Amino acid sequence: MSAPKIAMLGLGSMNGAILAGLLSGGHPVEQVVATTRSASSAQAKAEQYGITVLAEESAEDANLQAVRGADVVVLGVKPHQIVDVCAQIKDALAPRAVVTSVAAAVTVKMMESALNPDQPVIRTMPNTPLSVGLGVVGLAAGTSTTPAQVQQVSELFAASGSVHVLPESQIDALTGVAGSGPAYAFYLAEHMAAAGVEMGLDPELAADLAAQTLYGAGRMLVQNRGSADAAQLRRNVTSPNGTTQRAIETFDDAGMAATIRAGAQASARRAAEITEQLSSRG
Ligand SMILES: NC(=O)C1=CN([C@@H]2O[C@H](COP(=O)(O)OP(=O)(O)OC[C@H]3O[C@@H](n4cnc5c(N)ncnc54)[C@H](O)[C@@H]3O)[C@@H](O)[C@H]2O)C=CC1
Ligand SMILES: O=C(O)[C@@H]1CCC=N1
Repeated sequence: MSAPKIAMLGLGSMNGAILAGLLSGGHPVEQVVATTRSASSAQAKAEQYGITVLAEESAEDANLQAVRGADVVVLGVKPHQIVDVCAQIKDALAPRAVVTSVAAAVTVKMMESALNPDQPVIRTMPNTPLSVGLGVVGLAAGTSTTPAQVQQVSELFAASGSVHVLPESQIDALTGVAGSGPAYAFYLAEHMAAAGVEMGLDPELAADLAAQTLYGAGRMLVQNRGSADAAQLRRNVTSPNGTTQRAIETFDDAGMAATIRAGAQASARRAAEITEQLSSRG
């Protein structure tokens, strides 16, 4: 069977990461068309990815042109724009086209209400490590979406990460852990490197040490799933009364464990808050 035709509306951080993963997984460039707001960005992205990119700035109907004949439409614009884009494209969509949103907080119901009846919809929450084949995607199906369509979209993502089909009620929690999660790891890297610089290391070296340490630790976490969990791997590094114990005690004394949980939960709560705000906008 030939690769599905994909239209990516909005090609910023998230859809760019998804596209990089798709193309590395062998999706043919002729089977992808994308849109951006500005003409300069469309040109830069077309050169970067080798796909057709249309700009709204150059052609008002760029999104309509992109979705005509598409099997899967991936909406990668900001949450407050999703419903307007759905309303804009609804009559240009093939009835089979699966409208897949990557936006935080925008519900299946909001999208279905803005599209024609029975248009298949999927709400996802991906993360940017999809760009390097190590992403996570949570996926919740709409009311008219068939299992075959869920499978089709899952397969597109599966080439670049792990896919989890979930009830929509769990998507915000997945956002708090995995959608926003790469930023927590990058934050840790920033401050590990800064500590190294404060202790006299060259900034480039400190950044390399932090990056490679997190990369190695991440691979260990994944490769040891089923035999050793994160807590066990941490204990394996922590010699009694040694250096790591002193660091972990410092984190514990500062309430870092509770702070990390509170941060992830705040991300999920913010998603619910944006849903409320978008709903009251009507
Ligand atoms: N950045 C991330 O790590 C994640 C982002 N998301 C979701 O992805 C969505 C996009 O976020 P980012 O990629 O971070 O934003 P971004 O600002 O990097 O990208 C947005 C893109 O949309 C384009 N755009 C704006 N209006 C448009 C229109 N009317 N038609 C076509 N293109 C248009 C812009 O030119 C830009 O390419 C958001 O809804 C966000 O919730 C979800 C998970 C993770
Ligand atoms: O910060 C945000 O709202 C988006 C959704 C998850 C990651 N980035």
